[in-house]
Amino acid sequence: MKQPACKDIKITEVSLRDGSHAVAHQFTEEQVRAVARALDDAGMHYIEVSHGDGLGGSTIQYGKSLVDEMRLIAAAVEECRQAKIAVLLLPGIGTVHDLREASKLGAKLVRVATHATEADVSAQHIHKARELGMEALGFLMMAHSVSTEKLVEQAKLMKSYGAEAVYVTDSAGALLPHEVRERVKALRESLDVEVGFHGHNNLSVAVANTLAAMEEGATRIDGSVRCLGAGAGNTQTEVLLAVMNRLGYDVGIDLYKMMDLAEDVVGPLIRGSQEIKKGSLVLGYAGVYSSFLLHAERAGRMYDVDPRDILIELGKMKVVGGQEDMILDVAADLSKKRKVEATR
Ligand SMILES: C[C@H](O)CC(=O)C(=O)O
Ligand SMILES: [Mn+2]
Repeated sequence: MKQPACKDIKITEVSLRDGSHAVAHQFTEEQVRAVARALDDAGMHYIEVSHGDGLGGSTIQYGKSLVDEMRLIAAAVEECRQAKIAVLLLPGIGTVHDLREASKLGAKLVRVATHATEADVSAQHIHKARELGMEALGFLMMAHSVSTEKLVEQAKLMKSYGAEAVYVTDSAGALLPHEVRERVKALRESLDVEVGFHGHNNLSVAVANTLAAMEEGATRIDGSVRCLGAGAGNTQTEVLLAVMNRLGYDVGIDLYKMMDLAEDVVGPLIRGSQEIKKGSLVLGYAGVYSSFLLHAERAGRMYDVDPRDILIELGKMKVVGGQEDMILDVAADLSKKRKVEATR
């Protein structure tokens, strides 16, 4: 296996951001403090804290946060002795004002996230982050939905705005290892910035995908403890670290402490379960944005429609993040169609 030098691999723990989707954005300050403190103590490199849809995501459209994310960011910063706090920002949801606030509170890194074809909207926020002295990384979401050539073109745009790394973001958990490999390899060959990988486990291949990404030279790697993330969650951080140790990667994170915090600190926060069930499986199968799952389940209950039918339809429509309002439209249409068919 080709291995990047261990010191080059940086892990970003996303359970306090992607996991926000899984708890309908209801993290308390105490929960964030406890998770951040334990991750910091285990030696985690970066801890991402934001609303699930990034800074400014607390809205009716995306789901209101229980606690203002700036308070959560400040609390996480206070708890960390060595880990750096990261934030996510989707231009159009988060603003330059939000970025400035997060930076003032001590956030050191921002991932500016756009749909895989919309990198041009990231310019202002990447520039601003660099001006504020933050690390600024690009995050190309729904990377399964575009060709590798398109992804390279969009990554080059982010790089030209000042992004220090660009992520292949498998938002739908739809990519298979050979597809991850192809994308990461192409980015590595065409860009002289770091490449990252953010996976979702909807098809149960997030760890395999992450290993494929690392083999191709990805050095910015995401995970969430106990898979606490949207859909079936992300690459399970503590499992990934165990596998990496077996392969001889040592990134300086204490595996036993990660296992302990997974059971004792993150475990109690999990509502339901993060195992792959029919809803999350369909996300990966149909290529739908993982954070749509809870919205589709809610719409399914409202309109008495199987959430899988809603997700399959959304997949066919190639709906992207930010189009959450379409979920209700699709559910209403499916319900109407069914009633018409019943009267025939
Ligand atoms: C806003 C999304 O939840 C970002 C993300 O984690 C993904 O696309 O995956
Ligand atoms: Mn995600």
